[in-house]
Formats: sequence, structure tokens, C-alpha cells
Amino acid sequence: MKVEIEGISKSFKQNVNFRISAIKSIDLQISEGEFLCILGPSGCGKSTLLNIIAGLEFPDTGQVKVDGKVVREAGPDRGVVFQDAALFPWLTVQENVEFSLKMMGMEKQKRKEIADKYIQMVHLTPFAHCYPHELSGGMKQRVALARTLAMDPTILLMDEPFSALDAQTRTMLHKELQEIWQKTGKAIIFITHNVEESLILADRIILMTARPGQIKRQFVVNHSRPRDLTNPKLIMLQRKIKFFLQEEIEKVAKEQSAYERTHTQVSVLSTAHNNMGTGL
Ligand SMILES: Nc1ncnc2c1ncn2[C@@H]1O[C@H](COP(=O)(O)OP(=O)(O)OP(=O)(O)O)[C@@H](O)[C@H]1O
Repeated sequence: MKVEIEGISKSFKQNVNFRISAIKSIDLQISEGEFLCILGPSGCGKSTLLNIIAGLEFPDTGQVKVDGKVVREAGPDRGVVFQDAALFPWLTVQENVEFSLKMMGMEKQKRKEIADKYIQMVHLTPFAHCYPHELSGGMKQRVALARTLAMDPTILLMDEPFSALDAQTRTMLHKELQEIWQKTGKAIIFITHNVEESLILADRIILMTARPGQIKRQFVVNHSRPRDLTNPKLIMLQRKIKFFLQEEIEKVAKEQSAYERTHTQVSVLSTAHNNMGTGL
């Protein structure tokens, strides 16, 4: 399955007079089975782009095609995993993974087989009858992944799925995700802030500019897996990506301080104006 992103732009209304441009003129293709990471400074429109691919947001201009078909809504061919696992707290692991299959009307035995397969793939078989409150953060994300995989999407859309986890759990999940990716052959689009994470996982890294997000650079990570970040070639690539990312982070910081300056001046002026006349 191939994903084609053609001339996507999206803005959001902030107030009656002002729209914010989140992403602008994005053209991108993702090949079948490719592992693509999207990297960029905070607020550059990464989630907006992912949500448009998922069919959860609609672009102002441009279109997304999946296997030649224009995306108009969310569909089972595109499974999304968010930063927050968002499990149903009153359902067990098994029931959470089976939930969407049940909603589709799949019979009990069939959905149990599918759930068992993916619960095993994420190494949670001993916890299949536990409730979410009995699981660690990493285990919850594994359930979210199994639940998405159970729908058998051809492309997985992952929005910073491991960013709230500790480093050790994250490393374990990187390994498991790569095994799942290799076993299933699904394409993955993975959003992250983290250069190291993108170097461990990606076939290709897309670096976005500060808002409005555009594609600044692309980096092909042509190294065998598992990757060792102490490899000198990967260290060089890491430095290069961090250099270009830093340029964008600085743009965000400048914009923020300009905004704060303007608002401090406005508030000082309005305080002065309100005080005019007191004591006369
Ligand atoms: N529904 C919305 N309504 C209004 N503004 C929005 C909406 N969604 C996103 N934005 C704005 O669009 C811009 C891009 O947001 P987005 O969440 O896509 O960025 P991001 O790169 O994923 O951010 P982060 O890395 O911090 O998660 C931000 O300025 C955000 O405030």
C-alpha cells in the first residue's frame, strides 16, 4: 500500500480575526512496508499531518491518497496509536483488544484467536485478563498497539506513542516494534521529537520546519538493524539532523519571545491607560 500526500496545507481558527497556519504545501510519498519517522520542533504540525492521513482532520488544500484512493474519512486500512493508550478501564486486556472486532460483528471464537495472536506478539499473554489499572505505562501502550494491529491495518500511524515512557521501557518497545514491523510488513509513520528514537527506528526521517510545518530535509537511514547509535556514521547523521532541527527550534523560541514582548507591552500600555486619571 502506497500513501501519497499531495500539496497538503491546513490552518486553524484561533479567534474571530486570526487563523494559524499549521502545515503548508506538504508533498510526500510513503512506500509499502516503509518505516518513516516525522521529526520536528514542538507545534510544527506533525500531529496535524498524521491526523489528516488518518482521516481525522481535513486539509484546506491538497489530498492524501492511499493506494490511489483519496482519503475522505478514517478507515480500517489506517490504524492510529496515540501517546495516551486510551484503553477502556472497565475491560480487560483481552476485551480491549477484541472491542473493535466485536463492534464489527465478528464472531467470538474468531476474535479471540485474533486477539490472542496480537496479545502474544506484544508479550502480554500472562496479563490478558488484567484490567488497565493493573498495567504499567509500557504495558498499556502494548495493549494499544495490539488493539490497533488486531484490525489488520496496512499502515500504522503512531503519534509519539512512547514519549511518556521511561527510557528503559522505551528501548524495549523500540525493539518490539521493529520485530512487529518486520513480522507484519506494515508501513509505519511514526511521529517523534526525539532524534535518537528516529535513528533507531526509521528507514527515512522527514524533518519539518517550525510552523507552518513544511518539509525541510529528508534523511535516508541506510543502516542494518538493530542499530548501534555509537556507530560513527550514525553519530555523524545524528549531528547533522540535530543541527538542522536546532535551527527550527531557535525559530520557535524567537517567535515565542517576540510574542511575549508584544503582549507584555500591550498589557503595560493598557494598565497605564486604565490608571490615567487616578488621583486627579
Ligand atoms: N484543533 C485545533 N484548533 C486550533 N489550533 C490547532 C488545532 N490543532 C492544532 N492546532 C495548532 O496547530 C499547530 C500545530 O499543532 P500540532 O499539534 O499539529 O503540532 P505538533 O508538531 O504535533 O506539536 P507537538 O510536537 O507539540 O505535539 C499548533 O500551533 C496548534 O496550536
